[in-house]
Amino acid sequence: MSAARADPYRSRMSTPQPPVGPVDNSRIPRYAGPSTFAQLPRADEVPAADVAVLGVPFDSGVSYRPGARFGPNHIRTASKLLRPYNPALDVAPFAVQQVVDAGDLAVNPFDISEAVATIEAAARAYESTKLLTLGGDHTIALPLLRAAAAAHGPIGVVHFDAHLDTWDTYFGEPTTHGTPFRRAAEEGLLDPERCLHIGIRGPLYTAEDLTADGVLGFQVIRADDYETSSVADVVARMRRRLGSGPVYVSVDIDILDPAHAPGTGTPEAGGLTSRELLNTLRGLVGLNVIGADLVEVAPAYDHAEITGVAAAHVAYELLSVLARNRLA
Ligand SMILES: N=C(N)NCCCC(=O)O
Ligand SMILES: [Zn+2]
Ligand SMILES: [Zn+2]
Repeated sequence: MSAARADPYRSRMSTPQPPVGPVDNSRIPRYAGPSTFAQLPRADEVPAADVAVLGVPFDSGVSYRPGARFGPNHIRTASKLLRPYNPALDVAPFAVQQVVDAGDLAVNPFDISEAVATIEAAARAYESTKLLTLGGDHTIALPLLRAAAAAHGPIGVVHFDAHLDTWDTYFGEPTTHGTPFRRAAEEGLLDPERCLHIGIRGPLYTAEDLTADGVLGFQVIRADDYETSSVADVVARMRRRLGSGPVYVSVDIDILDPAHAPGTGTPEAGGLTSRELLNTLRGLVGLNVIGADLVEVAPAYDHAEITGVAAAHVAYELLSVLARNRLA
């Protein structure tokens, strides 16, 4: 358990108890269990949490297909087949830390500024509990980065995405799913020496999109770099860029090729396989990961839960990284 701190989710127990894990699927069918992420307990069912999985069903910041507001519950449903032990990282992510499903935030779909303020306030309330936030569109990264920087100072960020998301405005609107990392950089939330995009590909608006992005402090590992470099090389570069300071991880599911994640709002051909992404995420072990989000799952465009299953596994790897870091 984390050291007790003055937040509403901190431990009220004097004697640490073992974490409450997922439902035992050798006794209760997984399709009959609760619809929480990985069949974990709800936040109100345990006295304290080390990690909270929080849904943010907001998609009013999208530039193309809507529907990511239904992402959190789609990921929860697709997470029912996850099992307790992760052999790739040799860790049982729900046994070494208390993970809970904190439900969904109620955010205003008609007012982006109000929604963003609601998300930031909610995220700030989690002090010693780490957040894995399920979107929702990528707009939600901005308030989450604001809360993270308020707690840690300027943070490193590794941003897994087909898109830069450092564009300036859409229809004059500065807070959208294509702009969170520009706003975050402008506000000084990010350490410009420790920012990295992974998975970038596809058409841009102009060549200057990339130069402006570099000026903000981002380096780029392109999707095509997985063709010429091994995952191990990508991981080594990622670890060099992120160093030892606090790291926020933002995963847009459209980093995956549409074959691996059709259920998303702005799909781009030529993306990563889910295996490449999961193996890259495992390379975060040992970095000072302070929080993460997983965004842009839009179930209306999904088929056979392909995107939902990929997203559930991404979330599982992120939780496994946090668990491994706790053991170190
Ligand atoms: N963050 C995501 N998924 N997409 C941003 C695309 C913005 C655009 O339409 O140019
Ligand atoms: Zn994207
Ligand atoms: Zn994005």
